[in-house]
Amino acid sequence: MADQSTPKAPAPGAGLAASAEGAPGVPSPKRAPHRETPPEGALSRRRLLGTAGATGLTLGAVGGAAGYAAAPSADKATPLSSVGADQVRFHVKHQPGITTALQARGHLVAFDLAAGAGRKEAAALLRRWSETARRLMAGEASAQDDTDVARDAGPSSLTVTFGFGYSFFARTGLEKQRPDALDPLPDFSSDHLDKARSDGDLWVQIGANDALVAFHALRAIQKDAGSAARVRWQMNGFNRSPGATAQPMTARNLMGQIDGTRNPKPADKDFDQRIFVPASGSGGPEWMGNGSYAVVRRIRMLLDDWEKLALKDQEDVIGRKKSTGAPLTGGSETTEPDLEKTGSDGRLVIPVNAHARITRPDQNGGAAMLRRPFSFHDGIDADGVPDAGLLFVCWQADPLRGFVPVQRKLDRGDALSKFIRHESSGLFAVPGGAAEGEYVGQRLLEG
Ligand SMILES: C=CC1=C(C)c2cc3[nH]c(cc4nc(cc5[nH]c(cc1n2)c(C)c5CCC(=O)O)C(CCC(=O)O)=C4C)c(C)c3C=C
Ligand SMILES: [Fe+2]
Repeated sequence: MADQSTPKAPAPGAGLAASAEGAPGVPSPKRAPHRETPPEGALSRRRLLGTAGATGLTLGAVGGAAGYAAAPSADKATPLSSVGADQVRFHVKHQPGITTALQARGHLVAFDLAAGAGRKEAAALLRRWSETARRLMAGEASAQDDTDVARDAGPSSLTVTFGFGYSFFARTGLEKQRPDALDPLPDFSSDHLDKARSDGDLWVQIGANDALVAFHALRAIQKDAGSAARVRWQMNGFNRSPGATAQPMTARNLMGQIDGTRNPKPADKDFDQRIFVPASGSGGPEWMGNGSYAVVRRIRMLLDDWEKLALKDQEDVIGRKKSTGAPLTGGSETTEPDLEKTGSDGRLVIPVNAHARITRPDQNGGAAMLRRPFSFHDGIDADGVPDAGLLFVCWQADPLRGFVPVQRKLDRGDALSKFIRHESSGLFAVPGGAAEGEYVGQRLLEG
């Protein structure tokens, strides 16, 4: 899974006891199953030190100084904490930012190609963007006109992930390469979608454990777009900072719930099949091999209403304890819920419309997705209501076998729906990771 926890940050120079465990998002021994598989592409602090030794770079130089003038000298360098030093690889089988542990900061940004820009300009843009992503994820400066915003910081688990929207293919004359899985999502009765903040030709997801590193990447990506594309919409999100809790935990959302417990995990035998398009033979276009589909929804939380609910009622809405995330039928966060259990009043302990009951794969023909959200807070409305909620991002091999059936079910009777509002929506085809020397989407744009 995209690990939903954030690791405790070791103090600078605190040794490498955390080592591999210190890789972003590898959680505590309490979550042993999550621990077995480090997030794809994560380079641990130990590996960074190994690399540093082999190349003569200091950890600081690996972390943040390459390309910058004021690199600390090798013997005087103060090691970065693991938060700054942690690096995610760009050239991996699946693009970074899918199974990467949740990061503390996120930016989602959609672009439309400019009038007159077509396939050639799009290819050049993806080449520029990939090079920028590679450099910044390695803690280097942008190739041109770096803004210095990330100076002093390490890569901070930066990831940059690129996707294509439905409209991209007609704009570039590539309709024949458009996957059926990108067909527009159906309307849902509870949707309140703002078209201006939905869809887009291109989509970029940026995540990092440092706000300046994330902003730096956002700005570089925007500047790279140049005259080829302009921003259609942009959203900012956050999660808990690494080290904020005594031990790594599954994230909480702005309703206060532990959210992410039942995500599929990479160790599950069907994980790849559920989340990623096979390398070949999927029946879809070959260029999507090793890719995935991202559904993005800005979901506002009606927090004033939610916070008026008694704790017991809040727990009935989800079907889990707010404090621990355990099912209402008992045990701990990871205990399997007893869906048949009734109380002394004869009623189901986990209500029939509880969110955690009706979203289960076994209630939805096996539909599963990897949820990897950011919270958002865009200020307080004129009427004093917080504009806050969840930038819901979920990943699947096929949205018609992931998001769609589950959202249909939620639309028909989810206890949570009274307290949320879907305000914008996007569906993006996210190709596999770029091999060394290649850029993301090259097989589509040059195939
Ligand atoms: C269509 C998909 C989903 C939307 C939209 C959605 C919104 C949403 N969810 C929460 C809070 C929780 N969700 C939880 C579980 C859960 N939710 C979905 C899908 C959607 N959620 C799934 C597939 C699951 C897991 C089901 C399973 O495999 O058993 C939980 C429980 C803890 C957990 O497993 O993560 C919470 C809490 C909010 C607040 C929200 C919109 C704002
Ligand atoms: Fe949910």
